[in-house]
Amino acid sequence: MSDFLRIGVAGLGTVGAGTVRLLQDNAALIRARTGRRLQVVAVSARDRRRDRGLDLSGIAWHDDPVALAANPDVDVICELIGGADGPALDLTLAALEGGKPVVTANKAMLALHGERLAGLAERRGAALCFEAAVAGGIPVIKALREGLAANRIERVYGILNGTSNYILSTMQETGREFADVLSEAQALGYAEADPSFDVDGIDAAHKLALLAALAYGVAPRFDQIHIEGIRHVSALDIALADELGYRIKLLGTVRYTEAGLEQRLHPAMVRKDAPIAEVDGVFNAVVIEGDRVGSVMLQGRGAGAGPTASAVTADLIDIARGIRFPVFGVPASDLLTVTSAPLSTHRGSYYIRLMVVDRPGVLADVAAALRDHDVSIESLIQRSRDPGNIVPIVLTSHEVSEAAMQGALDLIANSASVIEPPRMIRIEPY
Ligand SMILES: NC(=O)C1=CN([C@@H]2O[C@H](COP(=O)(O)OP(=O)(O)OC[C@H]3O[C@@H](n4cnc5c(N)ncnc54)[C@H](O)[C@@H]3O)[C@@H](O)[C@H]2O)C=CC1
Ligand SMILES: N[C@@H](CC=O)C(=O)O
Ligand code: NA
Repeated sequence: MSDFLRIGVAGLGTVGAGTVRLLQDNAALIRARTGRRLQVVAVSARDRRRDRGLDLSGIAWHDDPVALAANPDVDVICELIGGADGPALDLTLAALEGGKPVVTANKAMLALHGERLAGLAERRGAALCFEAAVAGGIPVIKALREGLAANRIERVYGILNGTSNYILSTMQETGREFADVLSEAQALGYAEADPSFDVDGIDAAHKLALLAALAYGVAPRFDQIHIEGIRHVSALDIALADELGYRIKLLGTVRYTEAGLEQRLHPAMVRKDAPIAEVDGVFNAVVIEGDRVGSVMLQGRGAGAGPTASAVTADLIDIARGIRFPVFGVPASDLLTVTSAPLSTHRGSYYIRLMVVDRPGVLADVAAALRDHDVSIESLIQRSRDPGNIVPIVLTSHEVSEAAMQGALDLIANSASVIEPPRMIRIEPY
């Protein structure tokens, strides 16, 4: 094995620049741990003249990132451009086709093309590593693929998007509304190029598809995930949840139920004293429940230059050490193709908020709709009694099927006294 591992970095934004900086700053300790020099020899980004505060002297520049794959001086590619298709995918395909290992932080690309890329990587004998793609600096890919590999996984759930967790935590702390907080999160450099990926749950669903693949040996299938974002979570819901003893988090969950593989990503209420409820700001957390180990919770920074570069570089270190794993923990040809269980089969408790005109009989109508669908109420809050005013009615249910709850909500929504669509948030049992 040569003394040098020569790296080509495509993309010099938050993650790319952070990775080059880490490799330069920690060169000596990485050399001591691998016995090799990890050296960036070529880069590609959109703007050659931009000052990134990096010393790029002696490093080759390619305007076309795909050219990095053909550069004979490059042993391994770091794809840090982003985007499911376009140059990121072209570069990854070209590198793997040529037998070059690829390290990527690109969950969008892997959630949509992971099965194909894993197959290609394994056929060509090239590593394809993506620790940075899920929960940034938290070593969750390694945990599932290596440390917990002996377990039957019973459930994986977690906070998988730093931007939306930052928004929800700030709304909780300050009582401000969603729209006020979004631009602040963007300015901190956590958001995706298109921030709707963060707030509409798409980014977290990309990550959930990868966790599902590792936990259950299924091909990542983004299109099989039920996705709801946080745009509809209001400061009022956060305050009411607090009163009821809950926090609202954007949670991804994957597990097998009697109806099949459940893959869902949506705002959820968790008890205030649950460890995951205390994970705030840009922090992410992933809970993995294994049949032998029990529950393992990993938490840390899910976004930002340093944490993400830490994960990218850990993958480079594996490659420098000559370690290669099946991309999704099982040979790509063995990945199962599954259709997710429909959410109508989900069973759980629910928080419902209705905005109603306060007049006699409203509550009786709501109760009748719930009774007709066998939904039993656990708690109910109706505070103001000012006839004619618009007031919230808030209730939580006992465990019930989502189909039944949805049936009741459809009836309630049709009532003339209910003046906006009912808000429903699932309550998790932890
Ligand atoms: N920012 C974060 O905290 C995290 C980001 N990621 C992922 O890392 C990847 C990179 O994200 P960021 O660094 O935040 O993005 P960024 O927008 O800061 O940087 C993207 C880089 O790619 C370059 N680029 C874009 N199109 C190009 C092209 N056609 N040719 C050459 N270079 C091109 C840009 O010039 C820029 O240097 C994405 O896949 C993202 O999802 C993953 C974990 C955390
Ligand atoms: N935009 C993402 C970045 C990391 O994956 C996030 O906010 O978590
Ligand atoms: Na990670």
